[in-house]
Amino acid sequence: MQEDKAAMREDEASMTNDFSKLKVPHVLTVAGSDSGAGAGIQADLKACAARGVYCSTVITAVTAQNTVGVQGVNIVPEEFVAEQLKSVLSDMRVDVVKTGMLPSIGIVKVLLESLKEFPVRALVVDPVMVSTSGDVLAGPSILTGLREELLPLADIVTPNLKEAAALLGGKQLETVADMRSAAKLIHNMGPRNVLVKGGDLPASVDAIDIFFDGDDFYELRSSRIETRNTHGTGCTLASCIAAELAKGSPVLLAVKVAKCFVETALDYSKDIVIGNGPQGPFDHLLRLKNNAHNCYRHGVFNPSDLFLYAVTDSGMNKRWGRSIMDAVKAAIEGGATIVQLREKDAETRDFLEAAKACLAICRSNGVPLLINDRIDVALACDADGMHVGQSDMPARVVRTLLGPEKIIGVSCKTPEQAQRAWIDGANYIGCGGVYSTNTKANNPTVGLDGLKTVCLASKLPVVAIGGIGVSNACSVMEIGVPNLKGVAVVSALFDRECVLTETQKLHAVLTEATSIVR
Ligand SMILES: Cc1ncc(COP(=O)(O)OP(=O)(O)O)c(N)n1
Ligand SMILES: Cc1nc(C(=O)O)sc1CCOP(=O)(O)O
Ligand SMILES: [Mg+2]
Repeated sequence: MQEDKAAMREDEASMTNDFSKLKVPHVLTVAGSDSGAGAGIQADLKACAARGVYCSTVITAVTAQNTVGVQGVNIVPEEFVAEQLKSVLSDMRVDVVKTGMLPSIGIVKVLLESLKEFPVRALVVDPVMVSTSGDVLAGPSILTGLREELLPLADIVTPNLKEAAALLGGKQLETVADMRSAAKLIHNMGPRNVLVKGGDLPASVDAIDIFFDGDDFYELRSSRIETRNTHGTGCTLASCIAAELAKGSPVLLAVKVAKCFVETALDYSKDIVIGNGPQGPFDHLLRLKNNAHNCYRHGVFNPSDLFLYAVTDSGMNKRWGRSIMDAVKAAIEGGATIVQLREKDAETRDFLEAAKACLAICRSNGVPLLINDRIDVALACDADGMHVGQSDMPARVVRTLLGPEKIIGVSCKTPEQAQRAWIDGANYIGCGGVYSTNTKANNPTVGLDGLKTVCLASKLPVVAIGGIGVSNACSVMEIGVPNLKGVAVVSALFDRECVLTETQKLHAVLTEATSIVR
């Protein structure tokens, strides 16, 4: 035991003294600034942040740019590029340098000098020449410097079709076979690996890139995402590759991870609208989409949403031959004011797909959607919140993971549990079983008295649950405690032939009951 403690102390001591153990992977991007923040330095910063890597920046040019095109370029004097390089490289232990827009041969030279003075573990060269809008960002004058001096130092170079053609003297690339030959010819210029990006290849269903390591060719495919929001994909891909290399990944794996990241981000943000031009930016942090389409306002939980709380059950919907989406649509049309997906038997992937589809339905109707039990699904689809019970993940942990704006509900049968839910940062509690139910096995009932006791002790709004339907909802609401805001029901809506009719009936009963109570 004593020996164990000594070993632990020794470990702790060495951890505090050995700074390499605390080192953060670090990419330095040497590129141009894009005022629209879709590409360039701004894309690089976001990509590295998304991949969990520190990113420092040396700015080679400031561009006035938006989703329409490039309105102006102001090249940073090469002496000042040199000064930025020295500031970062002399101090900050950079792992990987990634280059983007290098607008003059002078700047290429300055970079070469700096890399000689401060060698780094890897160099990723994105040979940016023309923007997605077709504007020239680096003219032919830098081609010789790139070809003869920078590429031989590169661990990987990532030209698109036009850039590969420019590097090779202008020969157009039109087929995958052309891409392979181009990769080989560019490899002859000295970089250790070449990735020719075929995003612009005509008549191809997938986005095909060719990776060549000097020995083998790899055809890397990802789905082509139909979206206008592709501005900055090249910068992002190169930065992600740099980020993965900085973490210690082998080159081919880094490329695969980066491609997958870009594909996911494009898919995630395919419908967002930023700017009026033909080429929009995308969302590196995968957070904008749902907010952009969100009729339900984040961060404003309204207790009256608990009025008619529809809780789904995959078994019941299956039995009645309907999808979860159809069930949710009908419940909302009938007057449900909040929806919880409680899919105990669903496969994770099916659950996530259904959750995304239901979220779109709920969002377009301004109805919050919560997920029962599964924080992974709630996070992955960016649901409006979660409902957890006493044996699920504690509400305080859920709060930490979901953040301050999401809705969290906790099942409580006692005043102590209600008090705890409040301390843990929940927004509401579900109290039950008020009556016995076939939906949840071995569920002790609390009755109307138990419900009233919990409501009186709770600082949070309450929704009653368990065996509630059209015949007894009125009695539940009639207990007359102001923080009892509604009823949560499963079988009364979903173990019935017509969800729409049953929801309408329950809505009418609740409206009647609450008008009497008021
Ligand atoms: C609104 C509402 N109240 C209570 C529950 C029950 O949650 P829990 O106790 O975690 O049991 P399961 O639903 O997970 O079986 C609920 N789902 N919703
Ligand atoms: C999911 C659930 N939780 C309960 C609790 O007491 O916390 S009772 C219950 C089942 C509710 O289904 P039905 O409306 O079909 O009775
Ligand atoms: Mg649960």
